[in-house]
Amino acid sequence: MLGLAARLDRGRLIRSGVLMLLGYAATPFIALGLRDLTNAALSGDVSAATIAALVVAVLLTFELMLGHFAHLSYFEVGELAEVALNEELLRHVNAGHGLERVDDPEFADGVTMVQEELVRTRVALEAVLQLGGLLLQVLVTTVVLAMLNPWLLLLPVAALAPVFIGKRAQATIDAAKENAAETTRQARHLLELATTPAAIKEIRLFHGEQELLRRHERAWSASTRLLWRAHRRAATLRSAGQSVFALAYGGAVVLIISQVRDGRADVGDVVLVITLAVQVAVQVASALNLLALLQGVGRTVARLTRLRRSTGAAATVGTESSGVVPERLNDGIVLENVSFHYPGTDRLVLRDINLRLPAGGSVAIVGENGAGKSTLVKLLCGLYQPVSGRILLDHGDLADVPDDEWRKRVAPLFQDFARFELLVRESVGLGDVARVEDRDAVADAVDRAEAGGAVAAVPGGLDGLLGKGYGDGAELSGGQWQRLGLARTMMRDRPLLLVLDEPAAALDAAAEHAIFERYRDSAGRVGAVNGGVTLFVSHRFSTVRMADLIVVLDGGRVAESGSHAELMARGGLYAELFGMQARVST
Ligand SMILES: Nc1ncnc2c1ncn2[C@@H]1O[C@H](COP(=O)(O)OP(=O)(O)OP(=O)(O)O)[C@@H](O)[C@H]1O
Repeated sequence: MLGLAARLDRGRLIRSGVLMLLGYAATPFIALGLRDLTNAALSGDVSAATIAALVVAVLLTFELMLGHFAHLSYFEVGELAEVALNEELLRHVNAGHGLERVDDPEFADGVTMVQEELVRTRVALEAVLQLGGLLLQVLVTTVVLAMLNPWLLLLPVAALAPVFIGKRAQATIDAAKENAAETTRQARHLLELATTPAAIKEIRLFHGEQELLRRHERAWSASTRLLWRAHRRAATLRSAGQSVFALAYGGAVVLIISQVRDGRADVGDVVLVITLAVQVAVQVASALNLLALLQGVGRTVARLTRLRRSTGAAATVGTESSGVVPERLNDGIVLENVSFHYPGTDRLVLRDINLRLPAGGSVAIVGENGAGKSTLVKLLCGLYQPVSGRILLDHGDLADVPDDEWRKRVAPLFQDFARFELLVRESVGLGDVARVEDRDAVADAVDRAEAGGAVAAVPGGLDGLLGKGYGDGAELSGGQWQRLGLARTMMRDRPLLLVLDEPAAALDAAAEHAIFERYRDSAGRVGAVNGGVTLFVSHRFSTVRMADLIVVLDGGRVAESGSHAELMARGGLYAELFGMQARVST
């Protein structure tokens, strides 16, 4: 934490560290000041007593105020550190070849936990500085006590007892709460049942009130019995812990008074021990609490380190890519014996797929839920690598091509498209980040996606804000969001693969038909220029039949493929599904 803070803003870190240490160091010196004040007062030295009183006053002011000034600086550094760590997390999530890492449950858990815990970064930096201050306090206090009498060094040790025994007491209560959780929930449930209008009807009819009350009482007294016992035990433990320190405290005072009697110490030293002994108990307890907090942060840092390592490993994958994406497709995209399973499972979702998606053509993928359609699309987009087999662009292997180069040539609209709550023009323009500020390009994409209606629904049009996530933006319907997603896809002007994965899930049949036709026209134009393939997944056969090639997936395998006429003539799965839908819709 300190290293990160120093890299981000060394000046602020030093300032806050110095202020914090001065504030904390003041505390033991207050005790020394009080000793001098007492001695001066007893000897009747008014001027020495006045000076000592002034010093105590200044030190008290330091103790009270410097922490607040330190806060001004470390708060800002803490915020910078939080931003830096969040950015780092974003880099880890987006590093690597495809989506394999994001799908890895261990990686996903690590990211979620780090994300949740990073909000404590600010508190962690404060805790590190406070711990430094406390250690300084304990050090000064220990030295002063040792100079008075080495036996007094037992005081900080005795101060550990209330903390550890207090923790044991808290664990007793927590365990009891856990044991009583079921009966407590049961009692709450019965009470809720007895007061819910819907249930009261039946309870009255069955005369169940007395039985409910009896059960509630039984459950309630069972859990309170457990909790009371635990609280009593905890109170006894806590008092025992405090007694250990109280004994040590009493012993220290007796010791120092006996030294005064022997003339080896003065009355001021008694005041000093009384004050320091109380301080040391607070210091030890606070330091242990901070250590526990920092242990939690330590776990976050360990998780972040694991993410860093796996990012390092992921960054080396695919760096050897030497192929180039062809400017245009002449033959098409060919899948050779492609099989795939998701990371973390070994269930094959795609098996031995052999397909040729012809350059400039439109291809529809159909199949029942879970057949593997979206997975095939993700593989073609380069978001995952086949576990065996190859995907060829004309004759070059997709695996040899740098990820970014291929992704630039893919224009996708996924089933679970993103709802970017940004300005409308930004949400669309993200389809081609280089042209995100190009208003004409955005307007043109909106036009080609027929998303004018969705844009008009947003106050401010292209400059209007979408969503209520952080501002008072416009709420759009599912279909309108999808139109904007389609417009985003249209921002890509030279795609080699156009993908519409169930584009019409949120649209009606007529709208889907219109979208597909428009898409096919625009794809046809693109296809004629650079041989791009249009791929779409749909459950609506009225749209599917328009495609040049229809691929029917069944349980991760290609069951059949061909044109609508060919597949109908074959009388296989496609003809069966087509007939079924036709019957349902008539
Ligand atoms: N990220 C993932 N991790 C593990 N398994 C997954 C993942 N995504 C999908 N699957 C599994 O892969 C199989 C194929 O899913 P896919 O989404 O490709 O089917 P689909 O044909 O597109 O279905 P639908 O018509 O419902 O969209 C399913 O059994 C699904 O549970």
